[in-house]
Amino acid sequence: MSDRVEFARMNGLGNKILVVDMRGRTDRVTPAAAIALAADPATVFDQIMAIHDPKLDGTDAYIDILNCDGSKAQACGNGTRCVVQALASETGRKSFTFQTIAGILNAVEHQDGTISVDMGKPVFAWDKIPLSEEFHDTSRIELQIGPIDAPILHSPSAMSMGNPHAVFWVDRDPMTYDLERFGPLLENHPIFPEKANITLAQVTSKTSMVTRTWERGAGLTLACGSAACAAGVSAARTGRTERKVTITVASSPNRGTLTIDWRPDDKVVMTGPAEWEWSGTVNPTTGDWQRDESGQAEAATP
Ligand SMILES: N[C@H](CCC[C@H](N)C(=O)O)C(=O)O
Repeated sequence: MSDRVEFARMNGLGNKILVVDMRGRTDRVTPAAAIALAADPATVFDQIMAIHDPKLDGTDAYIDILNCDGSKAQACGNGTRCVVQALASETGRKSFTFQTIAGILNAVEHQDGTISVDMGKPVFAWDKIPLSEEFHDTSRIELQIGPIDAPILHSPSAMSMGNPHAVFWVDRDPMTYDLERFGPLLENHPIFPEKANITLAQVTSKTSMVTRTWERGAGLTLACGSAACAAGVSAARTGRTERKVTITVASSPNRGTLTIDWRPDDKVVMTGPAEWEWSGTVNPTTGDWQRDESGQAEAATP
């Protein structure tokens, strides 16, 4: 087994993703490799999507998702779109079925280059999100931050999209809140035994909203797809919006958008772009990496 594999640096609305090709191998991208890659400014990332050989009939690949702190994530919407784009450009195929620790995901690349991922069904039961205390109604849980009589953020909607999310409803642009300060406190709050991704959501119409997310295990990222799904579903669930919404991800470059459709069959379909930046090779055990310089090398040859 070679000590190096191919990887691509990509992004989904600015969410920094490394897609690592682990097909044909039995080893895994190690947490140590993830931490080393995240510490290097050239390869700094939010999630690694490691593509492995399929384990189940009817699936195209098994995907392992790592956060930049080396922890595992059950879902990554933006990263899944990047995997689809990478495999579509390699194979010419347009639709794929993946397995992750959270289940099976179907995805399709459209004619215009955008990609839709069926992110599965939302989960609302308090012990499945999970929360550490019983809440009969998780669409509004007791949790607040700031002065007790004038909280800055309070009563979020909690749910799982495979991974745990809390959505706080705000009435100003989410960029005007000090999420860098509140994010770590809320991510690690004892009410979330497996921590949580923390999103601020401003509903702007029955079909639109603006979000910004503090990600579990990754911090202040430019975008988070599963959080956009959680925000869209939670808004519809609480009667704030219809079931199909356009989400402006406030922190992403040029405030990019994702469409979230909570379909009648309960599946949540996220649609948005993915972008390839550059490729290289990496040692999945140590994180030692090298960028492909073939273009430049050819240009330099007389
Ligand atoms: N960026 C990802 C989410 C990563 C999830 C991760 N932060 C966790 O749940 O631990 C997305 O686009 O859905």
